Formats: sequence, C-alpha cells, structure tokens
Amino acid sequence: MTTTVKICGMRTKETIEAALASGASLIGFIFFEKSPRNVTPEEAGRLRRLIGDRASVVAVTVNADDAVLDRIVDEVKPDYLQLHGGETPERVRELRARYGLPVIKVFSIREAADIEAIQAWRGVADRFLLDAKAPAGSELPGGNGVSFDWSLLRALDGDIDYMLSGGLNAGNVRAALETTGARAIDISSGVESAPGVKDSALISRFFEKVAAVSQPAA
Ligand SMILES: O=C(O)c1ccccc1NCC(=O)[C@H](O)[C@H](O)COP(=O)(O)O
Repeated sequence: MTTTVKICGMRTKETIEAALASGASLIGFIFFEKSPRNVTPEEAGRLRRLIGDRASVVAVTVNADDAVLDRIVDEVKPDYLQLHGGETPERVRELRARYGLPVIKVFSIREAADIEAIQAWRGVADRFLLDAKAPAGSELPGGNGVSFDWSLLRALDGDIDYMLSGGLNAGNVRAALETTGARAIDISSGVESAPGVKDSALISRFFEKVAAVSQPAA
C-alpha cells in the first residue's frame, strides 16, 4: 500500500521541488497571519503555478470570511480548502457550494469524545484531517508538532477517509502508520529546521521512512 502524503506550510520553490521529487501528493499553503508559515495569496499563487498538476494544492485557512477566501481561490486556484478553525457544518456546506471545491475539515483530537464527534460530519466534509489539540498558550491551531494518542483511532469507522496529522516526523512515522493503518498522512514542523523553515534533507528522509513502511523490503 502506498501512503498519500501532504506537506503543509510550504513557502519556497526549492522545498516544494524536494517534496514533489520525494512523492508528495498534496502541498498545503497556510493563510494565517500569526503563523511562521503564513503566505500571501500572491506568493501562494506563484508557487501554485510552479506545482502545476504535479500535486494537489490545499489552501489552509482558519475561520476565514468570504472576502479572504475569494482572494485566495482567485489567486491560488486550490484543489482543496482545508478548514482549520471552528467552522460549522452549515459554513462547510456554504463554502463547498460557493467555490465548488472539496473541503478537508480538521478535527483536533485529545480524547475519545473527539473521535465520536466526527460521525456528525459524515457527508458534510469531503475528507477529515485529524490533528492534535493545540497546546495551552499556542497561538496556532495547527503546526505545533504535537501528537495525539493514535490508539483512539481504533474507534473510528474504517470507511472514513482521514489524514493522520500532528507531530509526525521521521522518527515516529513508522509507529504512527503501524498503529493506525492510516492511508494518508500530513506533516509540517517535523520537516523543518526552524519554525516555518522547511528543510529538503528532512523532507527526503521523512519520505524514505514512509516508503520503508509502505513497501517493506523483500
Ligand atoms: O502550520 C501552521 O502554522 C498552521 C497555522 C494555522 C492553521 C493550521 C496550520 N497548520 C495546518 C496543518 O495542516 C499542519 O500540517 C498540521 O497541523 C500538523 O502540523 P505538525 O504537527 O507541525 O506536523
């Protein structure tokens, strides 16, 4: 089985090329001013044109209003909208209809009840990204480099299309995949040399580790 990998918070041509060469299927851009990974719609638009159809592009926003989203969609022409805030099911339906784009809704996981809450969203969002809850004091809802208890996912229905996220890195991705059987994963700070600074060598190493689990040596 091949694992689908999304790399989030990309800001440079060089690291995007490294991610594509390693096999990234989804590239995420962060539109959140407090984040060290924040990009403007214009910057992301330029990088999006570089990517072309070599990967799907994900626009990550947090409770963004229509004016902000209009500009992002116009400049970047993303393949997905990732909603990383407190967006309601009604808002998700509205955005799917307004932009005609599939929506990845993020769920912040800490305990069993957080997994149960996903049931009510079936048929509302197109995909689910399961991330750890932000640590107390963090200004960022994502990109915090913290993991949740992966064993909680045993309670998740097998047919839910989710991406495992939160604190993944080359050192723990094998355990994460073996524990959860996730078919898709998402990473950000685990391939950075400093907050917001992606590192091509760390990206390659992460993909090598994923491939070693996905395609065990003969
Ligand atoms: O990464 C950010 O700075 C960020 C800011 C605001 C909203 C979402 C953000 N990241 C979204 C992602 O999908 C991250 O990849 C995800 O939270 C995992 O991050 P990490 O634990 O660092 O791998």
